[in-house]
Amino acid sequence: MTKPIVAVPADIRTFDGASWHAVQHQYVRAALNAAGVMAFIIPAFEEGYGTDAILDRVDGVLVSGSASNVHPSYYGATATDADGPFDIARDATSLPLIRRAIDRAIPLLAICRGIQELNVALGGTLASEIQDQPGIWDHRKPADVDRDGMYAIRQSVFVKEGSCIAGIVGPGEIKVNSLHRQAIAETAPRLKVEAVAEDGTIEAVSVIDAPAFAVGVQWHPEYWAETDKPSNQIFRAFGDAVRAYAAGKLSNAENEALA
Ligand SMILES: N[C@@H](CCC(=O)NCCCC(=O)O)C(=O)O
Repeated sequence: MTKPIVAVPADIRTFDGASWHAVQHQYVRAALNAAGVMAFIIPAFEEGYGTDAILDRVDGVLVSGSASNVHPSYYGATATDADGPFDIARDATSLPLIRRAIDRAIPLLAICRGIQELNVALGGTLASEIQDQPGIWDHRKPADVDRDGMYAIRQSVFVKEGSCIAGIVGPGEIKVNSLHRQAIAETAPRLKVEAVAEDGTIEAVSVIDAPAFAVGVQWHPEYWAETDKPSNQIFRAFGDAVRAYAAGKLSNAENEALA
């Protein structure tokens, strides 16, 4: 059976002096091996482009993490050095894609930078260098370790009873990884907080009254999606939602053909 396709907005990165449209392999691998869907990497353009043209051709949207941050102008703030580095091409492509996917009931999973984009796309704000705030832990990736060490499962988050995430991984405490300097400050009106860290940092949200799967997590379920149970459950749930959307699209097309 042809695997459904999910759009993954790219970063603009520089390697060997050239600009690349890039997504880390861990997201593509998790999409295929845990969600059972095929990732299509979406190039990033500063002027944005073709949001509906992209969404007409996919069955889901997976918004990845990145070392870059959403530009503060998107949430009414003035950029400072603490808010960078930026990737305005990614912002311009990803933010409208998130909004339209929700409007069109296309399943959406937003990870790390992705949950921050989801919050900003729906009208929320972000805080930078959260570890400098009183009582907030250091959520940044561990230094001087290999990538498995950077993405090590090391932090408790508490999933709220009755939440969308609780329906996937169960309510209560789960262990996750943590690699971020920013976090949700003001939660967007359409978002429900679904999980928090012990220091109160928002770790998961869902879109209130979303017509389809629309979840954001601050941690990185993609990295251990094949071996860590909560990570795998999140990607399998996303994959199931994408398959349901694809099946519905096919059924509608068949009905239209018979009409
Ligand atoms: N830049 C934001 C989002 C953090 C994020 O997506 N981290 C992924 C780590 C990617 C890497 O460094 O390899 C923030 O810092 O909050």
